[in-house]
Amino acid sequence: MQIDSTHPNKPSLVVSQYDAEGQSISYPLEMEEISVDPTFEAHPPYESCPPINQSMRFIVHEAATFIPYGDEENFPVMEYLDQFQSFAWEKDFDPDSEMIQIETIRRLTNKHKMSINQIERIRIFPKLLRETYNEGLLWERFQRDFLRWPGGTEDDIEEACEEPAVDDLRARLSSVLATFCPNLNCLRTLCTTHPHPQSGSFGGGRPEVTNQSMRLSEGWPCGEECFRLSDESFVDKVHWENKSDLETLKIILSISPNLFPCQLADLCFKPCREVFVQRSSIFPDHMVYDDGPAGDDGPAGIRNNKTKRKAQKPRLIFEEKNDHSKFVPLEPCNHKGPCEKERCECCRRKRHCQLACRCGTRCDRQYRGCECKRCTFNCPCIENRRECLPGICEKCDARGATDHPCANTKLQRNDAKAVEIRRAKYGLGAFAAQDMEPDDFIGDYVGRMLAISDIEILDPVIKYNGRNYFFEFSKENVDEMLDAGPIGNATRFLNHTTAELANCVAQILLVNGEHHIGFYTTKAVACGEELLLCYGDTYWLADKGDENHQAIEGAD
Ligand SMILES: C[S@@+](CC[C@H](N)C(=O)[O-])C[C@H]1O[C@@H](n2cnc3c(N)ncnc32)[C@H](O)[C@@H]1O
Repeated sequence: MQIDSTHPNKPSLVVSQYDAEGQSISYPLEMEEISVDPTFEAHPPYESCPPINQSMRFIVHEAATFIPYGDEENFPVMEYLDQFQSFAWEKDFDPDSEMIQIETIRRLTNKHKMSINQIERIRIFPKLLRETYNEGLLWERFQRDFLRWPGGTEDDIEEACEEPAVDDLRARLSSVLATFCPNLNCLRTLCTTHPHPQSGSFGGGRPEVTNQSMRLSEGWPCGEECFRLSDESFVDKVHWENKSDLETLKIILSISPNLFPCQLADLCFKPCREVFVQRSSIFPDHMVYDDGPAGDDGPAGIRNNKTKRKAQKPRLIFEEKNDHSKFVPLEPCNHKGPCEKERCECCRRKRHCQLACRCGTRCDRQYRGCECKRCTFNCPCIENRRECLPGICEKCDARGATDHPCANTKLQRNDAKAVEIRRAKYGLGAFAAQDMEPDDFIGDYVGRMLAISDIEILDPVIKYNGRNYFFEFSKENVDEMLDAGPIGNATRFLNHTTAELANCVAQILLVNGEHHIGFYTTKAVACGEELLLCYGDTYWLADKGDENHQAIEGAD
């Protein structure tokens, strides 16, 4: 672009073309002036926000990952950067050295046929190759695009990670467990949100259900060949010729030793009664009796356990008033046998065990779900602010097997109404894109989970742009907050109004062992109406000079 000295107010564009010798020819480009419609309004400002379907944990304070509003003069960039010790890109990471190490692994595996474990043992690298399922050189390499290495092909790197053979079920399952998060809500690879001690291992342990108690358990036969319909005389008639069938069953049992024969039959493609006989020889009943002290009630069964427990102490779990609105993340317990005070966080914090806890079916603290046919306000799950659990709350159809699944499972099924984001009175806003009934689900408020100390660091950013996406879980838990500023979904656009005018509310619910913030309508909302939430009394205090960190209040 050049300024034409004869018309200084009229910029003109001059194009220069160069030939191979560096000679150029320049010529002006005709420019047409387009006048902007004076009614045209600029788009409301907004933060770029990659969509996510699940909240993520973030640590902000260690190093500055980027400079916000770096090219805007009014942003107090030095005040912001002073709070960090370093820049993330200054950290001790040398891509060249990583590349050399990965290339070495590739050659050792491909040319010298060494396994990853053998390479690990010779300790030639500064870092372990597989420290845990989400740490180590190989894991780190997959976090970024790999620079091409002359003489090496990128595809070979995949081989260095030892893709298990197609028919090697055990190895394939191990590698899947090392890659996929075992959390029921999470389908992401190499998840860092739910680091889990059991990741990457089978760890099914010993069975806790005897074959006899399976036989005596409640339930309908799964078909004509169900184990429930066969007797002892059938035992001698079962011979599996193909050894790999038995191996498959053993592998499945090593992951999940308490699966019922009807479920195993589906997984093994074998008749249920044959699977039962094989299971009985792999796990004879004495294995269960020998495991831990023999109580009066003998070994527990998955289903008959429910009835026994009822007779002993009905609704034990619901008698304790657990307040799940206080967000305290609880690691799944990792011990054999029922939870006991001395050894278990579930007891110490008066929480139900999570699905991922390994205390087994005998544990009293395991949540047993509800037995309602239709979940209403006196449903124990709703009372305890939980969504019903597929596979546990079966009568209400939490599993969603019919056309009318339980209404208390909307969040986990993402049964959300359509929302449109557009210009509103205060920046952007969320509008109903279809008619809505009271108690319809709008979405799961997701973002990054921040420690409160990190939130202070973001003060200059929020003061500067005037948009605050913090959500507090409860008044009691002031250590953590959710921030939908840099990552989130459409729920971050719900604007504030008074409690009387609001047509939506936020509910904190426990879903498959995790706390979620669901947004629901409180009244009928017509298509095109703005969805509005009451952020709570404290949210706007900052405007009145209060320097505390304000956030949308978690509903009780
Ligand atoms: C969670 S965001 C809501 C979405 C936001 N309007 C946007 O454009 O991204 C909260 C921010 O929206 C604005 N806001 C929401 N409701 C408001 C209201 N009733 N009055 C003034 N500003 C409001 C404020 O800037 C507030 O920090």
